[in-house]
Amino acid sequence: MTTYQPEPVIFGERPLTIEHVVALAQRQARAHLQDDAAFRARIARGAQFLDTLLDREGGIYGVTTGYGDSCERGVPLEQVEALPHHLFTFHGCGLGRLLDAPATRAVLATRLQSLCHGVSGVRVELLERLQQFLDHDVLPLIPEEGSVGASGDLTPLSYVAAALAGEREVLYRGEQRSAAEVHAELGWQPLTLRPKEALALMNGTAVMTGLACLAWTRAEYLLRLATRITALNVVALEGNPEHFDERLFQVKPHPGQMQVAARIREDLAIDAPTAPLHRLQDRYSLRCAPHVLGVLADSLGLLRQFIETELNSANDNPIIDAEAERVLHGGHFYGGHIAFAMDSLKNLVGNVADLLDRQLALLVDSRYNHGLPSNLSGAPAATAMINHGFKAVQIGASAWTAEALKNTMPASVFSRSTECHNQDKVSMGTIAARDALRSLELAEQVAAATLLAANQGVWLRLQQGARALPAPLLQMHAQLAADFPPVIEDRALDGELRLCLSRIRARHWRLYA
Ligand SMILES: N[C@@H](Cc1ccc(O)cc1)C(=O)O
Repeated sequence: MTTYQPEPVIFGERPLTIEHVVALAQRQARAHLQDDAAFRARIARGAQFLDTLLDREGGIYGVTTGYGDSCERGVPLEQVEALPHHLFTFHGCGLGRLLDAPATRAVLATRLQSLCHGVSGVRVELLERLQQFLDHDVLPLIPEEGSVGASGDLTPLSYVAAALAGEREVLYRGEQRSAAEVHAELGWQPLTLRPKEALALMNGTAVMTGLACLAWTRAEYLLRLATRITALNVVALEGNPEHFDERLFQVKPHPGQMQVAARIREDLAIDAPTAPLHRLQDRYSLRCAPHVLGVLADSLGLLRQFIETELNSANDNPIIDAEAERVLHGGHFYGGHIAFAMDSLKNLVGNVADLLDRQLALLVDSRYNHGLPSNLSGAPAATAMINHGFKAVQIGASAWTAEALKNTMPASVFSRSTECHNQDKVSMGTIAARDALRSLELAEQVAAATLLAANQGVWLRLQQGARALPAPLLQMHAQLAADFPPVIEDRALDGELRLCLSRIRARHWRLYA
């Protein structure tokens, strides 16, 4: 059953946030189109202005000309109506996996918001139909590969244009059906796209930006979870709490880094200097955790700014300015900011995976874990020799980390000249966004493994008679205990890892909120 937030997300003149897009993607909020007459009139003026131009002078890029490199080719008026159909048809060559339902909703929302600027020359009816797609959860099947991210996400977005025209396939109520059939069932007339409309739907960055909203949100939760895991590991490894001292961070005051250190202090309930139990200086994966996580914490604001500016922009070409009665030709389909944001996020997330993997490596190794059993096995002495506890989980985490790190190669540096050298510099932002989501998937797996191991480490410490846990960690330990019992005799942990992953993806634990 869907439970909606009380406030709908309003598409129109007000900016949207990443959280709005995520709420729509998860069907936690309804989509509304701003319904005041002034807004609708402004949108309509763009389409009307295009029509007058067509009557008056005839020559408008993408309306009475071919596309891209073919812009020198004139299209006679009697063929103008057929051109949009050709545009989404010849771009029907996407390959790869299909975007999943949340990603598809994020794409629809992102494109709708861009068109709400009123400078794309589309009719109000088109905006209304996009809003209805979101509201009725009619989801075009969009193959995720085939965009260079600079002529806009042309090929994947052609699947949105086609579905609005009643062509190709959609996911509706859990079934893949023909778009035409679903239109008929809902009593909708498929749109006959007007001269600029297919281009306006396709000539922008909605795929990469929609994916970026989802990626940003996952990264933000990963940051909080990695902070909590670090605190658990300080307890499990009996690390030196001084590494998180407030005074220490005041003299290197990156705000995000300070916040991570403060959260670890809060988790460890440190309010006065404490003497180290073992080493004066712990290994870097503990001692420098605020510094590693701090880079992500300090970058999130900038990444949000890039993503939200793009989300709320008219990423289209040409721009139809009905107020000034001008058609402005430019390159607003270029996704360089999202490409940079997502390439950066891959790097940041890869580093978080690596940090947690190193903490896990310390935990399982009895040479470094300050008295915990080998591989964190809870087995009694009589069966200790046949038990291997978290050994394979740690090997798995090494594999997931390696893959996340391999994925840090920036996509944006692989610009290729394409489309007869018209698109001779492109962003590859959609590849970067897809990579970022894959990196997050891997980093979340590493986090799940490290969380279960950290929790086991804490349990073992309590068995050894350690002093009571500070309140935030005690609460987390108790919450985890309900789903993840201690590993005493060896057992396959895949089911629990998957459960833990689903908890992470549902943002199950309220961390520092
Ligand atoms: N993005 C191009 C338009 C375009 C559309 C489809 C193409 O296949 C190629 C180019 C522009 O606005 O200039």
